[in-house]
Amino acid sequence: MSALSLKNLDVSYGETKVVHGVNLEVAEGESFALVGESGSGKSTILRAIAGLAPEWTGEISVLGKPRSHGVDRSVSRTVQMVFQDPYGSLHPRKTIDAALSEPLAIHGIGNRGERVEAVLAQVGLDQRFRFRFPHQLSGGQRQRVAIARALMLEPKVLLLDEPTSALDVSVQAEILNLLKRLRREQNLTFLMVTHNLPVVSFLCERLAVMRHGRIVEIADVAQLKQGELNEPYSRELLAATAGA
Ligand SMILES: Nc1ncnc2c1ncn2[C@@H]1O[C@H](COP(=O)(O)OP(=O)(O)OP(=O)(O)O)[C@@H](O)[C@H]1O
Repeated sequence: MSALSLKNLDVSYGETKVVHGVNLEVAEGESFALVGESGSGKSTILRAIAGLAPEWTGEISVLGKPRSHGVDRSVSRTVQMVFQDPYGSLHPRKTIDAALSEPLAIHGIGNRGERVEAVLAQVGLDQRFRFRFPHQLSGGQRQRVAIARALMLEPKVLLLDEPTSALDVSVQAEILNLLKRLRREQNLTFLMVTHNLPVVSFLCERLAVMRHGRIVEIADVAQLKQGELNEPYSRELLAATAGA
């Protein structure tokens, strides 16, 4: 069974269709990247899966179960999203404890204190951060909190939208190592948007190259590493990144 299955997915914002006929299967435990130029619809795919872009047609299935449009609680238990900017995704006036407890409260889950402590430990944050506010943390620590928040409901799938691109280069590696470890320890499936091809090589097994809302090529990371992408546009992207 696929962790994520997209069939003939179209996504629109109002009158404008920005994702066209996307078909994608991500296996359980796989880490899969979406790459491609800015505005090609990568984040929109994650948003549609997460229920944040409700104007879609086609089929979105999570662990074999088709999702409905809008809020779908069983999907939010299994799929969580991590955003690029951890400062923007954390409420400035809520302590880390409140931010982490909230998903449990929404889903009526008890033992919140214990779960908060356990997840802080999983993401490598000292317990002393628990009652601090986001502005008292560094960018890397905030992204650890955002990842911790995504893990609170013990999801199977993480949707990662440029999870390290807002961070200093030295901190990026720490967060990438953390994601790699969490995936191994919790057998997570990743669907990740990134502009950074070395990040794809480090963290993913396969990638889809997107352009103008369509997938132009699906390849193995081995092909990427050997510079053996087939489509002219993928090769252009590879060359542009190599020169960057
Ligand atoms: N909330 C929105 N309302 C209207 N149009 C939107 C909205 N969000 C994104 N778009 C448009 O949809 C298209 C796809 O955007 P999307 O963010 O999915 O691309 P992307 O490939 O993730 O780009 P980037 O790499 O810059 O994040 C773009 O043309 C964008 O302007």
